[in-house]
Amino acid sequence: MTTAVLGGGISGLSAGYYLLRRFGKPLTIYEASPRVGGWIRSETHKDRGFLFESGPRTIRPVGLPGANTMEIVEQLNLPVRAIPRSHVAAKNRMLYAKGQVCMLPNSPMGLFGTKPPFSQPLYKAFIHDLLAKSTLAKHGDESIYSFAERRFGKEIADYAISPMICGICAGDAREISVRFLMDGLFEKEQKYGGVLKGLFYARYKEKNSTKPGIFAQEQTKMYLQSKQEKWAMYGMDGGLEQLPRALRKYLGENDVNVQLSNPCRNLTFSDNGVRLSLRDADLPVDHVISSLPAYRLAALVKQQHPSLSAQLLDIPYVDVVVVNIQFEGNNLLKQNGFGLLVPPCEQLPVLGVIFDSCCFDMDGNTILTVMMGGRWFDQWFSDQPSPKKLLDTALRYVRQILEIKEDPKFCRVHTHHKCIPQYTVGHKHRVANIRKYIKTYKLPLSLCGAAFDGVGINDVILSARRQVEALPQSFSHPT
Ligand SMILES: Cc1cc2nc3c(=O)[nH]c(=O)nc-3n(C[C@H](O)[C@H](O)[C@H](O)COP(=O)(O)OP(=O)(O)OC[C@H]3O[C@@H](n4cnc5c(N)ncnc54)[C@H](O)[C@@H]3O)c2cc1C
Ligand SMILES: C=Cc1c2[nH]c(c1C)Cc1[nH]c(c(CCC(=O)O)c1C)Cc1[nH]c(c(C)c1CCC(=O)O)Cc1[nH]c(c(C)c1C=C)C2
Repeated sequence: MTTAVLGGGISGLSAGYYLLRRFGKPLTIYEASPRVGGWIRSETHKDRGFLFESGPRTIRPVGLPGANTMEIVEQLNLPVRAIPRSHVAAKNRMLYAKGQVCMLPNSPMGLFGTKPPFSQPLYKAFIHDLLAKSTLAKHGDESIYSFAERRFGKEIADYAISPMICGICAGDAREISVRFLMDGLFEKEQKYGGVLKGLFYARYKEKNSTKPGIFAQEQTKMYLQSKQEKWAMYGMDGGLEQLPRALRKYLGENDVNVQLSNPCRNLTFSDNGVRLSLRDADLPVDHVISSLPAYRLAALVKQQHPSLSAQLLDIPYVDVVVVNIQFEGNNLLKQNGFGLLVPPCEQLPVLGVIFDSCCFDMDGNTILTVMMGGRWFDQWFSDQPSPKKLLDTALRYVRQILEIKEDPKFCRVHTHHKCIPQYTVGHKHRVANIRKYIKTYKLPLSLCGAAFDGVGINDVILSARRQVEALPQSFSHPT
């Protein structure tokens, strides 16, 4: 059986890794751009001791998805930089709201005081949950904003949940499905009539059951170390791009063909498999694993399967402006931490600022990353502003919010078009329907990547693994 993987981002490379591990060769990965990694991109300035990340910078070592990623990271022997839970970057997260920088509570004691932007102690949100009636959600889904408002009150929805959604998918909590982030809490509320009640019952049940833990094979040395040393997150020496680069090298060394600058332009399915229209040739293969953004795959299947294409196009994406800034001088920030988020109700173009040099040592530089736009990109940037104008906007807010007076030494501006899919209300159902269509028409196509089963690096790697594991064993037999 011949297999092709579409896309050389982290999910496509991971699909290649798992296919190689399970079935061996032959296997080719087709990537449209001249590099691997997709949104993972690190720009190193070794001479000046700093690093700019234009995409992700940290991975969370938690749960099965976290352990699964660590298995690959360990096998590739990558130099990890751990941030323990006691580190200032793990403890301190801030909001910019009501004209001031507000520290979010980072311990249970923090629930009892009244700290801005909240007008009452946070424990009252739990009382709200205990007293609020439960409403059965229509079609088993609702927006995360409406869920949070129902259970914990408007202030929590505006100042805790909405900025958190911005800090993960640059999206609007009023549109994002509760199942994107709070699937478990939502299920518990629907079953037991409240989040706290649900958590209480679930804990009781857990104590009395023998739940299977993490798969033995994911209990790598690195996973155990992360538990022992209480890691909150980790990055990599040389930036997160080391991960896709090392994966590509590993795949190449094991005769997996990674073809760069070779986009797939069309897919034609037949009883014998699928034909890929590539740069210089049309190629028949038995099976395709696509890790492409949904709207890109939609274009490839449109001719033959317009209805599948339309369903894929129903997964919306947002644009994010990422501005990396270097200031000379170690500590220009008044407060250290991971960074700050700006709640959407503040109506500013800035979504948040990451304090990179608080997370990782940057050799005497203060490094910040400003993220702008997201779901509100068109509202602020519909006139397609120049990089200089975007930089000026980012710097204006850095000065206003963080009171940094120095001029930056070096900056980089990226406008990432359609970089993050939005899991809007009904997403789970949409994805199930897309997979059902593929099954009904017996298309030799598997889907992984950020469009479907989670947007974090851990999620997309695990989604690649699950798609490979779902293939029948007969796959390995030569035809
Ligand atoms: C600004 C930003 C910050 C983020 N921060 C974090 C973070 O801190 N932690 C975290 O866990 N996650 C983070 N993420 C999310 C995470 O980086 C992404 O979800 C993940 O990298 C997506 O990987 P992917 O392989 O699914 O998709 P992509 O990276 O989009 O890869 C898809 C690949 O397919 C290629 N392609 C497109 N069309 C074709 C075609 N026709 N033929 C062949 N190839 C094609 C593209 O060139 C691309 O390389 C962040 C994302 C962004 C944008
Ligand atoms: C403002 C825009 C964004 C910031 N980060 C991202 C965007 C779009 C992308 C992103 N950040 C995280 C994830 C998920 C990782 C996962 O393991 O699932 C993604 C896709 C991690 C994350 N970052 C923040 C939060 C609350 C989370 C969720 C997980 C966690 O609690 O660690 C906070 C945060 N993100 C950004 C800023 C400025 C910020 C500030 C505190 C930027």
